[in-house]
Amino acid sequence: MKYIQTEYSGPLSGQVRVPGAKNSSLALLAAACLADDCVTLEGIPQIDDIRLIAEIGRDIGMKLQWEDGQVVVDPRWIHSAVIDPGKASGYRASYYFAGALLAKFGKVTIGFPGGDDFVTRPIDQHLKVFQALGAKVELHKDYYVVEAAELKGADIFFDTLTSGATINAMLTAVRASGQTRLFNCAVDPEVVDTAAFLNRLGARIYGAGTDHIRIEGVSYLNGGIYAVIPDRLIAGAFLMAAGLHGGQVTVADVIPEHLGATIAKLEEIGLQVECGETHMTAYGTGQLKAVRVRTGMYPGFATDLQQPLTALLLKAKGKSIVTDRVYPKRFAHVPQLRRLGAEIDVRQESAFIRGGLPLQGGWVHATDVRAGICLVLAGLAAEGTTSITGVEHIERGYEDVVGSFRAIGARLAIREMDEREWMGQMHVQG
Ligand SMILES: CC(=O)N[C@H]1[C@@H](OP(=O)(O)OP(=O)(O)OC[C@H]2O[C@@H](n3ccc(=O)[nH]c3=O)[C@H](O)[C@@H]2O)O[C@H](CO)[C@@H](O)[C@@H]1O
Ligand SMILES: C=C(OP(=O)(O)O)C(=O)O
Repeated sequence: MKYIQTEYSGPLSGQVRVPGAKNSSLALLAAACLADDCVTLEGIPQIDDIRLIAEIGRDIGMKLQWEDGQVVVDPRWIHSAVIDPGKASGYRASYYFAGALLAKFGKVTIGFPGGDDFVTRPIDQHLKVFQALGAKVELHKDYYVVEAAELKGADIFFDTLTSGATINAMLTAVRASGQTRLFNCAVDPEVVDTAAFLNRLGARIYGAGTDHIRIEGVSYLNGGIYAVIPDRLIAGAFLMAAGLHGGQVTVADVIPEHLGATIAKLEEIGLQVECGETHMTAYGTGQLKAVRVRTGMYPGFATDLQQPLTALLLKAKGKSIVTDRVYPKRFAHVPQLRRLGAEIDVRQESAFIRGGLPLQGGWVHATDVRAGICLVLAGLAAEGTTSITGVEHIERGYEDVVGSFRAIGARLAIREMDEREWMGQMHVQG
C-alpha cells in the first residue's frame, strides 16, 4: 500500500512546469477516434486516467504510442465499439467514448462513468444529446447502449451548464448530417480546446467558448497534430502553495487567462500574483485574509480548486466560507482535515472554516484527486509528519506529485507499507 508522507515545510519557493490538462486530454483522446487518419497529440500527461484510456484503446483496436512526449493515435483499426464496463467505470470521462464511437460506428456499449465520487454526478445531459441527435439509449445495470441508424443535426438546449456534455455534444454531432445548434453551453477552456482540435482535423464547429455553438456535420476527418492546453488546475494548486508560509512559486507553461478567478481570489486572500505570457508567479506575503468563495462554472472559481484553497484558508486567521455550487457535496476532504486539527463545519453546500489554528500531522485518506492535493498542502503546513493514503486518486490526475512539490522545496516522499502495518493503522485510526 502506497502512501505519501509529508513533513512540515517552511516557505515553498521554486518553479514547476505545468503538464497538459488532464480534462482536455481525456476529451482529445476520445475525439481522436473520430479521425480517419493518424493523430499526434502533444503534452498528454502520463497519468493513470490516460493509461486506462490506452488500455481501452488497445481493447477496441485504437493504437496509442508514446514518442518523445507526443502520443500518436491510430484510429484506423478500431474494430469494436464495446467497452469493458470495469474500465469505463475506472475514470469519469469514458462518456466521451460513448459520443465519439456512436458518431463513428452508430452503436456503442459502455460502462457508466466512474471518477471522483461527489455523491451525485448525473449524465442526463449526455443522454439527452444522444437522443436529440436521433439515438436510442438503453440503460442496464452496469452499462448502457446507445444506437442510431443515422445521427441528424438538431437544436439542443442544455438544462444546466456542463462542460462534459457540451464536449460530448460536439463529439457526437461532428459527423451528424446537417446542422446542430447547442444553447446554454459551458465555456470552459477544455470545450474550446476540443473544438479547436476537431477543427484542426477538418470539423466545422463555430462559437466554442460562447454559450451558443454551431456544428455543421462533415463526413470525413483528417489526421493532424495538436498540442493540448496546460492544466490550469495543477497550476492553480501550486500558486496556492506559495501562500502557505510566505513563499514564491512560479508555474511555467501556463495560459494565465485560464486562471482569472483564481488570481482574483488569491489576491483577495493576500497573495501577490504576477503574470507573464506563459508563466505566473505567486508571492505569499505571510498575511492571509479569511474570505468567502463560491465555486461556479468557468470563468467562475473552479470547483476543482476549492479543496486545495481550503488548505490555504486553514492558515488565514478568521472565518472563511467555501460554498460549492457545482458539486454541493464535495466535502469529503473535511473530516480528513479535522484529523489534523482543522476546525471546519459543513452545512448544506458550504464549509465554514475557522482559520489560523495550529495543524498537527496525522494519518489521512485522499478520497479524490483534488482532496489529495488539499491534504498534501495541509500536510506541508502541519507540524510533524502527515501520512496520506489513497494515492491512487491523486495519480489519476498528477504525473509526479512528489517530484513536482519537491521542486518548490516541499518535504515529502512516497512510502510503502505492508498489509499488516496497514491493518494496524486502520485500528489506530478507528
Ligand atoms: C473529466 C472532467 O473533465 N472532469 C471535470 C468536469 O466534470 P464533468 O464533465 O463531469 O462535469 P460537468 O461540467 O458536466 O458538471 C457541471 C455540473 O453539471 C451537472 N451535470 C452534468 C452533466 C449532466 O449530464 N447533468 C448534470 O446535471 C453536474 O452535476 C455539475 O453540477 O467538469 C467538472 C466541473 O468543472 C470538474 O469538476 C471535473 O474535473
Ligand atoms: C473531478 C475531477 O476529475 P474527474 O471528473 O475525472 O473525476 C478532477 O479532476 O478534479
